[in-house]
Formats: sequence, structure tokens, C-alpha cells
Amino acid sequence: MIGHEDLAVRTLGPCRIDSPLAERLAARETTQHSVVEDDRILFDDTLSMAGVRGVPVGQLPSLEPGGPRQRIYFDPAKTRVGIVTCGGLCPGLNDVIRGLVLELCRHYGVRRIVGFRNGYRGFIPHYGEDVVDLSPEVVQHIDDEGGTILGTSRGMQDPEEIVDALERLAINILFVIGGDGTIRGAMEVVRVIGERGLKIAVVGVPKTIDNDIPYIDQSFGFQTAMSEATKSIHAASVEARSAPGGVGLVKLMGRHSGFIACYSTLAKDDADYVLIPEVPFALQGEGGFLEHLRRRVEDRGHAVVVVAEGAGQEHIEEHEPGRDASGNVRLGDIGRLMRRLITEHLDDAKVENNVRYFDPSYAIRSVPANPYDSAYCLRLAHAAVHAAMAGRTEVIVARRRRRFVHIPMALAVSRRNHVDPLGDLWMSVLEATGQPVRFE
Ligand SMILES: Nc1ncnc2c1ncn2[C@@H]1O[C@H](COP(=O)(O)OP(=O)(O)OP(=O)(O)O)[C@@H](O)[C@H]1O
Ligand SMILES: O=P(O)(O)OC[C@H]1O[C@](O)(CO)[C@@H](O)[C@@H]1O
Ligand SMILES: [Mg+2]
Repeated sequence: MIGHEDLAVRTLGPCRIDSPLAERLAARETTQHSVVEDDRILFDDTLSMAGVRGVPVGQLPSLEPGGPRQRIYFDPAKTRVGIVTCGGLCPGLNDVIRGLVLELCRHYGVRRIVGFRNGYRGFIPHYGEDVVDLSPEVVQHIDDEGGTILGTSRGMQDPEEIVDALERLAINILFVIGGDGTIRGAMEVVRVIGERGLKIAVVGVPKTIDNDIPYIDQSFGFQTAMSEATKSIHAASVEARSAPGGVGLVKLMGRHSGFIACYSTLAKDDADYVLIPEVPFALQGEGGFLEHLRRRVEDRGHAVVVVAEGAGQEHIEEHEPGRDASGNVRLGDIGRLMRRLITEHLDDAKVENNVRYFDPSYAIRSVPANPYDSAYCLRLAHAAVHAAMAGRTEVIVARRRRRFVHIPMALAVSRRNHVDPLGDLWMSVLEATGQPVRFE
């Protein structure tokens, strides 16, 4: 069970400098819309969860609120900031970079901001990457484009060398924008910073189109990515309904978590089956997926199947599970296997079929953020700047149940966020598709 120690946020030291934002904060009080800096946000949100703890209200585990502080740790005029983006692309990366730069420059008066190129390798001299000076002019309109102006990469880098680079450039604050791997990398950087007795804040903005970072409502860019995915599902549905025995099969990203598959299915009434990593399924046999699909194609003439890339990995026999440069398991291609098995199964049953396969893959994550995600990215960037200027370190900023909070990095990587097969989301998917609770 999560306790106080798991939620404790590290600071570099006392905040002794008046924040340039202090005047605006004077009238603030905790309301439905904001939480003042010395208040706390409850971790549990049901009576039963809080009740199980058996402690008075004041001792319930709680999170530090995000947002601006009256007093800050860093002197803006003497503060130098670094920004890096790592891991796979996600809509909104440029929005976050832009938000960080604008907040630092315009509201705190920080003048020296550099971007490290191509993920953590941008710190390592051997790669010969330049650093990029970032200013409001440089980041103007970068949010119109997908991707990241800084570039990104996978692959392990030596944290000692990363901190060498931070020291060489006299960086006081490092913002890391990335997923679980990036946060793990940042924790290594924090460890080395500590060993060297340096006062450098490391603050993360969590990024994952898979929405697999725990304790946060939804990651930025997820809404954009899942909206893009709905286009492919709709196209699959049009194809399926326009041909005898039409089967539209769509493979969507989602290594270990099927959120994109679930939400993009719920957005439109197009899909008949959703297969995700969290819910194992039998393929063969009377209660298996293929027989169910055959019956549906015979009864209704068409079907649409959405499969998350991490689903049904146990069915892929020939696959040698290697790892990518960052150590992430390389998955077998469930989409192509399903296409072959569906075609063979319908052929064997002498059911006329036209299987159309869609793999939108990178297309859903390389687009610019939609307006909702852009606004969300900007608010996350603001929260990250407030946290860092107040000397918070080894934290990510996140929105949890509508509140912006500081989550210790260790907690953010302690587990993965999954679709709960017994939870409300999966229940909605079952209701929307009408598929059986289990294929077994
Ligand atoms: N276990 C780890 N320990 C230290 N550093 C790591 C670890 N895993 C990854 N990293 C560093 O973080 C970077 C990004 O990691 P990774 O490629 O796994 O992407 P990610 O941040 O998890 O994003 P996503 O999975 O959403 O694409 C890597 O290039 C590597 O430098
Ligand atoms: O091919 P790449 O760039 O390594 O990224 C693919 C992976 O990145 C993600 O988009 C995020 O981790 C996964 O859904 C996907 O498996
Ligand atoms: Mg990852």
C-alpha cells in the first residue's frame, strides 16, 4: 500500500528568494480549482480506501500540490536550464518545450536555456551533438509541428557523462520529457548529482502515448493519438462493410497497455472486437476468437477487429524476443499473424472473406497535438517550471484527478498503468463492442 514515504518530494534546500509571481499568489486559497502550496492532496479517493488505513484524516497519505510558490530556490537571473526529450515520439512534445521556455523566460526571467539534441545521447561528447539555445523566438510556432525540435533517441547512456555535461554547461535545472525509461535514466542522473554534492534540480514531464505511466489521469498526447487511431478504425469499418465477408483489422500501438485500442474504439461505433495485452484470449476452439469471428461474419457479413500491438504475444511462435537499444522487449507482430489466421480460418470454413489490414503505427504519434492536448501540455510545462524553480527534484509533474501534483520519480516507475480487466473502461469496451467477456 502506498504510504507517506512513497509520496515524499525531495527539495534541494529552503526557498529564500521571492518569486516574481508572488504578488499574483497573495489572494489564493484552496478551492475546487486550486490548492495552495502548504495544503496537500489526498492520495485515496474513496471512503473504503481511506477507511482501510485506519488513521485520522491528517495522517492519510497525500501528494504535494503542483503550482507556483511564493518563494523559490533558484535565483532566476543566475539560473541556467537544460531540456531534453527521449524515447518514442508523442504529440505535444514541442508544446511542452515551448511551454517550458515561455514560462521560464516570460514569468521567471530566466535567460539561459539550452536544448540537448537527440535524447540522452545529446550529453555525450562522443556523439558530437550540438546544444541548441532556446528562446521565445526559437520556440514560436513549434507547436504547429509534430515530433520534437530537439530530436529524440533510445539507447543507454552513462549518467556520469551526462552529469559531466551538466557541470560543463553550469546547468542548474534539467527538464526531462519522456516515458518510464527516461524517468529511470533521470533517477540515475539524480544519483550522480547527489554523489557529487551538486545542486541541480531534475524535473520530469511524463510522456507516453501508451498512457502506461501510473498515478496520472492521462498522459499528454494520448487524446491526439487515440483520435488519429479512430480514423483508421473508421476506414477499416468502411472497407469491411463494402465487401462480401469484409473484415477490417487494425493494429494499434500499445506495448503493454491497451488504452489507445480501448479509447479509440469507444470514440466511434465501428469496432466489433478489441484485443489488448491485459486480457489474454484463446484463438482456436469453439469459444476462441476465430470461431466467434466466423459466426459474426456469417451472420452479419462483416466485422472490425482492433488489436493492440502487445496483445496475444503468447500466440506468436516463431518470434525471437530481442530488445531495442533501451532494453524494451521487441514484440512479435500480432497484426500480421491475425491477418493470416483470420484469412485461413474463414477459408477453411468456406466463408467468403476479404480481410483488409491497417497498421497506422507511427502515423498516430507523429502528428501535432490537438488543441486539448496543447493546452494540457502548456499547463504541465507551467507546473514543471514552478516545481523546478522551487528546488523540487527527482519528481515528475502530473495531473491526477484534475489536480496538478508532484509525483516522486521512484513512484512513477514503480509499476505500469494497465487497463484493468475488471475496471470500468474495459466494461465500457465490452458494452460497446458486444464481444464476450473472454475468448476461452
Ligand atoms: N532502465 C534504465 N535505466 C537508466 N536509463 C534508462 C533506462 N531505460 C531507459 N533509459 C534511458 O532513457 C531513454 C529513453 O528510454 P526508452 O527508450 O525506454 O523510452 P521511454 O522514455 O520509456 O519512452 P517510451 O517508452 O514512451 O517511448 C533511453 O535512451 C535511455 O538513455
Ligand atoms: O519503434 P519505436 O520508435 O522504438 O517505438 C515503438 C514503441 O513506442 C511506443 O509508441 C511508446 O513506447 C510504443 O507504443 C511502441 O511500441
Ligand atoms: Mg517506455
